[in-house]
Amino acid sequence: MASTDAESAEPPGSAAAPADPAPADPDPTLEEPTPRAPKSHPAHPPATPWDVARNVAGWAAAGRKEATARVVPLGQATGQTLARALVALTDLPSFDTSAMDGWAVAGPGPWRLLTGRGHRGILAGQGGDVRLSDGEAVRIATGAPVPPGATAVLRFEHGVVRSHGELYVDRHLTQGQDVRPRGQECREGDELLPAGVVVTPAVVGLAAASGYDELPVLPRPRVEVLVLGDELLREGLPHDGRIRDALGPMLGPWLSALGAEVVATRRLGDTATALRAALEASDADLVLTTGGTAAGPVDHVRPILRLLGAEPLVDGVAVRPGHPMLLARLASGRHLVGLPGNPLAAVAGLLTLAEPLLRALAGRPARRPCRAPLTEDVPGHATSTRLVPVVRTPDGYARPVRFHGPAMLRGLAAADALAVVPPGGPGLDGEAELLALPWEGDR
Ligand SMILES: Nc1nc2c(c(=O)[nH]1)N[C@H]1C(S)=C(S)[C@@H](COP(=O)(O)OP(=O)(O)OC[C@H]3O[C@@H](n4cnc5c(N)ncnc54)[C@H](O)[C@@H]3O)O[C@H]1N2
Ligand code: MOO
Repeated sequence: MASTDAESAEPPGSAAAPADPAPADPDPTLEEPTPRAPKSHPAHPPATPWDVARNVAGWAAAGRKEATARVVPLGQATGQTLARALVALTDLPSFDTSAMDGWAVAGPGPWRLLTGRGHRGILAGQGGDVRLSDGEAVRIATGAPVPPGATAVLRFEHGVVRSHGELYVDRHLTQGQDVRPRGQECREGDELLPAGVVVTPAVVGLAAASGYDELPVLPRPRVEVLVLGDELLREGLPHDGRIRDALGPMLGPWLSALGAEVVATRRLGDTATALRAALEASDADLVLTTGGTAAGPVDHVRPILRLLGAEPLVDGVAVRPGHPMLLARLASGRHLVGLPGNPLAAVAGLLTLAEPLLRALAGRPARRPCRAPLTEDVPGHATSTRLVPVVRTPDGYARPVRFHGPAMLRGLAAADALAVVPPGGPGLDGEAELLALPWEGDR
């Protein structure tokens, strides 16, 4: 059965739509490929189970020479991976700090307010030589160093200065109140974050606060994207059977969000020679091809990989959409992920094979599994895992979206995650693992 876009416009579990738009068994990839294929062409191997394929991709880079860390200024570190643990270079706070605007006070009140020369108050950034004795107080600003001898900070709104500079409090003041003691957040030498953490804006802020000017990071894996297909247009409206290239523009930013550096996106014609030349010329850690993974007359990816002596690591995955996806180790030791041309199938390949491989190459830990109950029954495929675009609901459910056919991006563009529906369907608890999309939570 061929999949049609009309069938897949409905939510995956809807009565109006068949459970799965993917072809029924027998798997067409098990059939003889095309009349053009040589007669001796070996039978296609059985598809790898989805979870096994992800594991293989995660381990594919093991044994490669560790990337050498480099030190970059804080401003350039965002999005890269910490090569070493972030260790505090100082206590935080580095001095006893006033948490409020008010008075630093010593002992129980009332207090005698120091107002003379040198006692006009302590501002943030000022050290000073003020020292308080029992019964004395001095004005202090939020963030200023609490002077020696002070036992608490009294907020302005809780105190009143009477005649003769006597300061009274209208409530009980505890020892140490509104003082952030030195080392409250960390001590010099404490591990703030382990190696392998992605440098987010918050990490940059923490690193700056704890004394760093630069950070050691692992280089981003270099990725080259090869978009295959004579029918693809770079601009304007589709015409005369030709369509817009949806994957070239989409994969660059997506790969950046996965921690990669996209060194080039090349559009190649559907010729074996062009593909071979591009593969031979590339020095990227990962080459990502789109299209040409099936068994059509111009689907050159597998034949060229064989010709170049590449080692197939994953050759077809039991997943819908996306089952023709592949992962190979090139003779140079670098890797190639072949994404199917149908756009949602390509995304399935990106998250199944490219994402775990890129994490490993970037030195990032594996994604933390996350599960959610589905709002409706999503029938499983008999033998394949299904990846279904879903929206997260405010009450913690995952709702499958419409327009999830392999050639469609409309559902994905509205989705927060892909739900992983194992062969046979979700378990009795109706929950599914979710693969978060990079923009999850942004709408
Ligand atoms: N005999 C069989 N035919 C097909 C099978 C099969 O098992 N046996 N599998 C189908 C499935 S599933 C998929 S997915 C596709 C995979 O095909 P390819 O990877 O070879 O990709 P193409 O044939 O080049 O393209 C498929 C489809 O996607 C469109 N496309 C390609 N690139 C882009 C792009 N950059 N932007 C937008 N759309 C793109 C292309 O025009 C085709 O419509 O094979 C099935 N066939
Ligand atoms: O239907 Mo295909 O599964 O688009 O990869």
